[in-house]
Amino acid sequence: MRKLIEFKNVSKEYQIGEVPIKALDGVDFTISEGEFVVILGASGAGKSTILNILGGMDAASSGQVFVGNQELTKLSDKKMTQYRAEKVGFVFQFYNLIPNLNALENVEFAAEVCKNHLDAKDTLSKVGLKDRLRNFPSQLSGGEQQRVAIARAVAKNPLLLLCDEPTGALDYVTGKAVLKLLQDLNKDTRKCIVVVTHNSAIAPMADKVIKVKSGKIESITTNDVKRSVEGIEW
Ligand SMILES: Nc1ncnc2c1ncn2[C@@H]1O[C@H](COP(=O)(O)OP(=O)(O)OP(=O)(O)O)[C@@H](O)[C@H]1O
Repeated sequence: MRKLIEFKNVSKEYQIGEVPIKALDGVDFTISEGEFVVILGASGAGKSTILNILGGMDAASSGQVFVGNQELTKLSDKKMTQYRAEKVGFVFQFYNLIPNLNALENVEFAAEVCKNHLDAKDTLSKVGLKDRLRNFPSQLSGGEQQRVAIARAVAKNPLLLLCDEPTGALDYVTGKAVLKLLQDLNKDTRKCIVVVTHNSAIAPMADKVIKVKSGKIESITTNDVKRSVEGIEW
């Protein structure tokens, strides 16, 4: 498989008053096209910082980040905006839907700025919401809202899908269903999906597991045989 993402000796420092905080310290990893990757680590380990740099929402203090044929660490502000808008789909813990737009409008609104976007209705059907297109977020359960958020990210037809604790606000069964949806999307579309979580039990569902500890890579492992989410309990 071809390499899609590379972090080369990436560090990130935040300066809060006098004391610098080293969120990432010399991080190296690669991710291939089509891979389902889980980034694991305790609270404060640096997981979200990795995801934010990968998504172009934050910049590395040093090191190099490559995605596809672009070096993110060299992009102008304008190109970075374009990268964020077109190449990356984001899914967050709290769905962040626009409350006064219905499910279909939420997906259309995000997708329309992207050149090669997918049909919003079709994408909502794929996530199991074809009968809820006209519902507003307040009329949907947490799991359904997260499905809309996933459809919104997928309909952009991005190069990669980044998910930060996507099941963090959901109960066990609903969270599992959302993970199954992400696993199925990865299988069907062969899009690269990166999931950040502190739940180490879901590691067997990934192609690659990147463990982060105190801003450094603790280990990188690959699963030759991935487990289906239905077969994992925690
Ligand atoms: N914008 C910021 N300003 C200052 N410090 C920050 C900022 N963002 C992150 N940090 C610090 O960097 C370190 C890594 O944070 P990060 O959010 O990446 O961890 P995490 O592994 O995602 O944690 P969690 O699971 O709790 O979300 C932490 O010490 C955090 O306080």
